[in-house]
Amino acid sequence: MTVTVRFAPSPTGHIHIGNARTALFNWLFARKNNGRFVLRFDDTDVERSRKEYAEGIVRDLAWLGIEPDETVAQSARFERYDAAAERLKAAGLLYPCYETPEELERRRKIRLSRRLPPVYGREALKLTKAETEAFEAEGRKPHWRFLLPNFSENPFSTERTEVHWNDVVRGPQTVDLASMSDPVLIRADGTYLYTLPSVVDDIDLGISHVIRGDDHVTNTGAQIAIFRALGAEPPAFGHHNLLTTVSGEGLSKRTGALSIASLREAGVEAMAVASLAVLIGTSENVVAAADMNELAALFVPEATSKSAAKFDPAELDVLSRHLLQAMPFEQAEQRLSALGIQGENARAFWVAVQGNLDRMSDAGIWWNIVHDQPDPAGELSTDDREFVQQAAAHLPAEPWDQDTWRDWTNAVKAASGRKGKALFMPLRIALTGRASGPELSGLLPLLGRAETQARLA
Ligand SMILES: Nc1ncnc2c1ncn2[C@@H]1O[C@H](COP(=O)(O)OP(=O)(O)OP(=O)(O)O)[C@@H](O)[C@H]1O
Repeated sequence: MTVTVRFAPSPTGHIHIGNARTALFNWLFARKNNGRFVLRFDDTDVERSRKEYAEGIVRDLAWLGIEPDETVAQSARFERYDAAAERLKAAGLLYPCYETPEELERRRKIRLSRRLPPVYGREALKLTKAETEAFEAEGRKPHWRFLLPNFSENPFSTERTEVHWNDVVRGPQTVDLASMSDPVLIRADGTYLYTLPSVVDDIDLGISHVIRGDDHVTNTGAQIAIFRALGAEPPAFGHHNLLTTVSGEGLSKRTGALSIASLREAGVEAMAVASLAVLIGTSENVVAAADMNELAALFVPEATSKSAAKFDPAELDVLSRHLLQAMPFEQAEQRLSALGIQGENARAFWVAVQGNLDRMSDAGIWWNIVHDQPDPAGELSTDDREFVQQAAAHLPAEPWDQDTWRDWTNAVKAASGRKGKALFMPLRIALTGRASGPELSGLLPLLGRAETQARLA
């Protein structure tokens, strides 16, 4: 069996880090099993779905390193849902209901007051033809419920009402359909809720594993029943825990909090986002994986914890720094070039500064520092200024390499008697205009003797 997974966002906003977790769980699962990844836009809500959002999702996924094998949109597949709905109606498994929300609420309260479970009592199944006609004559439009297979001959047995599956993430799961209302599949205005289109697509697209957030666990019980009602074998399911903000708030595309686009714009490394999105809320250590192969090796679905996990964007900075520190020049080259960092010194420059970057864009700042003389005049005392000028006299002859800084400062130390911070800090400030930054042993050969001399003067 070919493993086929899908990520199914609604294009109603920018995807957030929680959605990215779902997308990555699917992507990595497919990768580990030589499978296919389908991107499915759940855009049956035509009012709220937007093309720009769909395009944004494709862009965000690509940035994270996810390239779908196939992309489909539910809005192009209404005929398939209509056909499935007709099939269920013909089998008596999708039935019309005419209750208003107020009527449903009143009945719910009555059931609760009688200590009965507050589920739908299937009153619509008992309507006579005359009653139905009267509703229609009033202009009421029906909504349609799926008849859950939760009626047991033996009221003390759950044998026929329970749905079981072995969850790829959570292990053995049971949902008792007896505790659920028959789900509405079609609203009174004729629009579909998520439940039926999702099942129809999973069947048509040959989805073998449905991996999604645990906000869908209960839904899965009903969906498995719908798969069977449509004569299909249900796929395997996996439900991972949800991510929240640091203060424990839920995430929604509509609020834009922790969106992938905002993290990208903040200059965070994509693999830092991907690593944290996958490894947080698991028993695995959170480390920065350099690429998807490395992340796939660290991805263990069963290691996911059951409770929600807090996502702290501050952790991304640490991971980003690690990634930049370890990044080979070849991998950085294109992005450096986009920052204007190119030419024969680009590689040596990268090696000199990569250990000191919070963001890739910081490389641009250091490139400018190397190329435009800073003006540190105000930051040096008169004493230090004299010291710096005298230090210039000890600059070794070129060619310069990694050892030049050590040789030069040894000579300056011997001549001036200065050591430690008093020796290094004025030189650093004179050469870079800053009190901290990359090792000067790497920067000095990039500056060259003439430029160094000019800055010291
Ligand atoms: N906070 C979260 N953490 C992890 N996964 C999530 C989170 N929120 C949604 N998901 C998952 O993302 C996938 C896409 O869901 P959906 O498009 O409904 O996103 P949403 O953010 O929940 O929706 P909304 O647009 O209503 O804010 C689903 O599989 C869902 O389980």
